[in-house]
Amino acid sequence: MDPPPKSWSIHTRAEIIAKYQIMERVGSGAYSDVYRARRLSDNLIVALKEVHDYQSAFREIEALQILQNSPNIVVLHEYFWREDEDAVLVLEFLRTDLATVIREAKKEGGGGLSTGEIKRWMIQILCGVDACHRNMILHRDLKPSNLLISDDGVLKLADFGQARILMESGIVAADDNPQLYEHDILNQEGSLQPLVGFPPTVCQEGYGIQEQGTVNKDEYFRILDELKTKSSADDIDKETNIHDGNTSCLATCTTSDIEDDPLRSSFAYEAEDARDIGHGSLTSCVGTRWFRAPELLYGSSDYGLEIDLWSLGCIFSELFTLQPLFPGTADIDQLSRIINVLGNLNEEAWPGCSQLPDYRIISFNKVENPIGIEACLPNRSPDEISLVKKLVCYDPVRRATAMELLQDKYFNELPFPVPASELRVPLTKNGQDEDSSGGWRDYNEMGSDSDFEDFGPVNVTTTNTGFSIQFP
Ligand SMILES: Nc1ncnc2c1ncn2[C@@H]1O[C@H](COP(=O)(O)OP(=O)(O)OP(=O)(O)O)[C@@H](O)[C@H]1O
Repeated sequence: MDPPPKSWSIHTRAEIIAKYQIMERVGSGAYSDVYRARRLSDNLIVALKEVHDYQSAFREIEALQILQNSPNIVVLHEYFWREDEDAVLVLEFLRTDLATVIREAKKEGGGGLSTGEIKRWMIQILCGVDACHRNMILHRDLKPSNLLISDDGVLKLADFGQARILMESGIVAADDNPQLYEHDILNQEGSLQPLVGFPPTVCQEGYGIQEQGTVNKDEYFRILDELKTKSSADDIDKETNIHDGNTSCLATCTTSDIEDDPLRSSFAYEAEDARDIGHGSLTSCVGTRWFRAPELLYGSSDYGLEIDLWSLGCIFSELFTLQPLFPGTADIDQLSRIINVLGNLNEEAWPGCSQLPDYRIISFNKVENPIGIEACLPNRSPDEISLVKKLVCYDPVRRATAMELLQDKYFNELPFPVPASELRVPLTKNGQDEDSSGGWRDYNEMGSDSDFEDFGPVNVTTTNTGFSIQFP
């Protein structure tokens, strides 16, 4: 079923302007425009998010309804959604975000972030992610600009437009049944109705650790625990092997890979989602590249909550260094950067990786001297490095869960996390997030049609099976 046509303007929606005074537009994303507004009944300042994409709106509303009582998740006050119009979500207004905090800290005289501050930001992020994962919700687009912050220092996960819910009774792909959804919300504008009524279904999507069938939350975490125990039993800490960097690598791709996948952008997942439905798999084209887990970059459609944990590791590293950990300019560059740090991706590093859809399509020259996470975190303590390594590791089952990390001794040691009220919160958002400003400019890949444009000169050689690309 086609999504309803877009509304012309939020300003002409009688049901909205009857309750809200719309002030200025405060942001826009790939699928939305966000306005600051005042609720007429009590003068509360809110954010009105007009979502131009049907699936995205559906996902965000559904996830936020489930997560409503979580202190580190943005509050959804109500929503408006009628046939033939864009959904409008009424959210609590949060003035700034973690990307702005990092940017301000990086400025000359910004003073960086103290360890106590970093710990408090991390704890709040972990609480938000833990709430999602306990409810079997994958966020799928965790990044600093999606972590909004209130004036009193409370951090909240936002932008659930790419979220997926792995339900206890099996995974229900909400977008499988838009008709039912329409039925549920018609004439219910302005009220938070639970989106109930989905029939129990068999599992339609993979969890990353099981191909099909019904699995409940406890079972999911039990299996994950077993896998973790197993992998730590024969654990050799390969990441302690630190040498000087060898930053050159060779990627070999088939011709079809280049034609089909020149750009796996965060803005192109919709078509794949449609294709996925009914095939029991998730799309690999989610998230923003710099925070995208290697299983996604290798085309996995059978992944789990662990993709959020990888993103978390990238965010934590950025809190420590105020620089993105893997600022890839294209998907292959993204993988290349990861491999140059973590080392070669093989069965030893990640049992099962050779089964990833694109594993044999994208190959890299052997990296003799991986840089190692330590080198990316200069002047940080062993505990801090260890924390990032627990998340930024190839094998998804080895990644620590949010709950495990919340219990990490790091947070109970000096210097203690500062209270949220003592965090330094920028009182303005620059109006530019990482998609459009300064050192983050490369983040926005929409200008490029090719995975290779951003590299400058690359050496492409045709072979019998495709071609090889030598990256400088
Ligand atoms: N609750 C809110 N309070 C204040 N500003 C908000 C709020 N929600 C979103 N914004 C701002 O609006 C902009 C777009 O929001 P959001 O990222 O949720 O939209 P999107 O279309 O899903 O974006 P993306 O392209 O990142 O997927 C962002 O700059 C964000 O900071």
